[in-house]
Amino acid sequence: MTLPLIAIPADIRHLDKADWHAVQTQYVNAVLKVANGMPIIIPALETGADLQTVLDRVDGVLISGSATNVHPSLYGADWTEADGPFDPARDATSLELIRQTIERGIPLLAICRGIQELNVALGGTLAREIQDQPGTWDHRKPPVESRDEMYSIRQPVLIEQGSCMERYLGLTGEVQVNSLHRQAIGEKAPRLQVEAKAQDGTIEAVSVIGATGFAVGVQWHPEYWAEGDRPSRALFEAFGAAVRDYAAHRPKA
Ligand SMILES: N[C@@H](CCC(=O)NCCCC(=O)O)C(=O)O
Repeated sequence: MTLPLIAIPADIRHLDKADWHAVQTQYVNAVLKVANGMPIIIPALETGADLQTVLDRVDGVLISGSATNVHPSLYGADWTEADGPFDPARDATSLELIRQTIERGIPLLAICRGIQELNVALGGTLAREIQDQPGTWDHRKPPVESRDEMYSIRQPVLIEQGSCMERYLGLTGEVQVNSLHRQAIGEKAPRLQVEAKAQDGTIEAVSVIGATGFAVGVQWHPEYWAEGDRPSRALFEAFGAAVRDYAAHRPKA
């Protein structure tokens, strides 16, 4: 039995004096071990990406989190270097990939930077340095060395009643999640439906209105504990089920 293919666009990372197209291991493992798909890393290209070629072949798309921020010019905002770090190659690849993935009805799961890209790709804006806004919690990653502590599950999020997230997570009401972000959805894109919020009003999960398949974004990081934490696992399992369904019924190329 062959595994369905799940595309993950890369970040550009500078390591050992060279630029690398990189994806964190947790995303690869969550796709492979919980969604039961074969991850395919898509290079981050500022120009020349043939996304049709990719989307003709894959059965799902996962947009990962990243320490970099979507460039504010992409949502019409003024900016300074303090709004960075930026990754223009990742922006160019994933924003267009998101639009084409939704258009084709290919299952899409967008995580952290991913939900922010999903909002911008569909015409929304981002709020920056949200911890400085009165009444907003500090959602940033804790200043600790250990990755497990950084990604610890420590913040409540309220799932909207009757939302598809309720179905995917298999629970109602409150879910505890991790949190590692300075930005969040500002003006919501008209095509996005709020699926979950934090008590400070931060949008924590969305779905795409009118999408023909699974198309959701979450501001937290289900990939990190996908094998052990029940709601994290449930979300990746629901994504995997949607991917297998797409693979079984995919339009002939
Ligand atoms: N940069 C954006 C998106 C946040 C995000 O995706 N965080 C992942 C953190 C990865 C890491 O640093 O290990 C924001 O800050 O809102």
